[in-house]
Amino acid sequence: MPSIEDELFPSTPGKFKIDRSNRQLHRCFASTSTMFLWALFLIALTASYLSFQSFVDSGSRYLTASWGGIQWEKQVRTSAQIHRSGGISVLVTGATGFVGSHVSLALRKRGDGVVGLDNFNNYYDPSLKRARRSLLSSRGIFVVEGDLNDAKLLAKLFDVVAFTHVMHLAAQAGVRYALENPQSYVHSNIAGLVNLLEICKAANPQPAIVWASSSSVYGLNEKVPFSESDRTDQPASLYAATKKAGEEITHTYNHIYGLAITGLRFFTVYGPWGRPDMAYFSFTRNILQGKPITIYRGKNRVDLARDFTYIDDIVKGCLGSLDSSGKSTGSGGKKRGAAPYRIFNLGNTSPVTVPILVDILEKHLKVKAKRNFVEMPGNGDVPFTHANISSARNEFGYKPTTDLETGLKKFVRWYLSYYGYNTKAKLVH
Ligand SMILES: O=C(O)[C@H]1O[C@H](OP(=O)(O)OP(=O)(O)OC[C@H]2O[C@@H](n3ccc(=O)[nH]c3=O)[C@H](O)[C@@H]2O)[C@H](O)[C@@H](O)[C@@H]1O
Repeated sequence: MPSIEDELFPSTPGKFKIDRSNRQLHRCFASTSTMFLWALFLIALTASYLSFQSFVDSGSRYLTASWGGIQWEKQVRTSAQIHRSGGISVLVTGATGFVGSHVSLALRKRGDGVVGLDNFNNYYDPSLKRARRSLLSSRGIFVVEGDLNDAKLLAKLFDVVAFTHVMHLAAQAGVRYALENPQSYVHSNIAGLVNLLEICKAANPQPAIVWASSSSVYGLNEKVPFSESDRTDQPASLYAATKKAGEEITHTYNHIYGLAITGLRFFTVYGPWGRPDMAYFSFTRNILQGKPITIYRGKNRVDLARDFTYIDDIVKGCLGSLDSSGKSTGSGGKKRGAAPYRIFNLGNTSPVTVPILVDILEKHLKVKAKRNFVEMPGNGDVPFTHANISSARNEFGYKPTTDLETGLKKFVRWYLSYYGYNTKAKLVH
């Protein structure tokens, strides 16, 4: 029976047929090897590109990063040194922020080890953060410049120091700014938090973590005063939603990895070295500059009220939380037993309306405010906040002692000494 080849090439002699099939085999082999060589070439090209990229990345990190090196490690170690028996060594994130700087100073004052971390972002005037850093530095506290999302940096810090505690205060703060820049809340309050927890869970020993949640998690809750057991599933702003998410996220790390976690719901904290984006601060600046201030009002002209809490009371609450935090049980990413998971309100228990806050500022500044009342826009604000603090009182003796009148007097004294009467304090946004 003729082969297919015979049929296609009926006059072809047998030897020639063999040569043809050899040649075809050869051609086929040659084209396979060429493809193989091409593939090899492409793999080599990709690999060298990737290693070049990582070389560029690490090179640029060493050229631009403000951390790393023997001298840097020495500064971190020295700052983390404990100077009292039974003391703790704390990594304070957001250390040049308002609450972070106060807590860092208080820890250092009583002889604990403190290392700060801050990204010095420009949400508000970074020169204020630099001034706070100078203050910390004058007390021997070293602040590392870096972002929470930098896993290599966080891992390095835990390589250098076996922190017993993390006081996590770095966050994208502010209720209304979430309308302008929602992604920054996800970046810091969600992604940054998870990154930090990943490093803490893997650390050996694991630190205990105390972190800043917010009174805003109560959202549209109307039951007063707000207790930790009240519902927190009706956030009014993206900021509140990210803080609430933080409470859930920390719970899972406690449950899976045995991290000891304490979340603190701060109620509108104010005081010297405060945040320029907050009402009491921006009102002060505008009143002194003769500019009008906008006062939001609720429906039917109802005044908004806040449980304004003085910074020194908050600092006491933070230190009490650290001291009573309990220990994480896991190590190297493995849980070895149940660890504490706690949430506390840190408020003042006596709400004051915004117009009364302005009255007090006028009195201390000796300048009349130009008040411009507007109906509360749908910007994430809630009408009032009011803390029940009995849990924190029972657990670690939390007891706020500064009323708004006294606290604002101290704030105004600081403000005038820092900016002077002809204030040029800037808000970045
Ligand atoms: O307690 C909290 O958890 C929150 O407290 C503050 O948020 P907020 O209470 O809104 O503080 P301010 O921005 O200082 O506002 C205080 C009051 O003044 C009002 N306000 C603010 C700004 C303004 O121009 N006019 C005005 O009437 C607000 O509506 C609010 O009722 C902080 O900004 C948040 O970061 C923090 O998490």
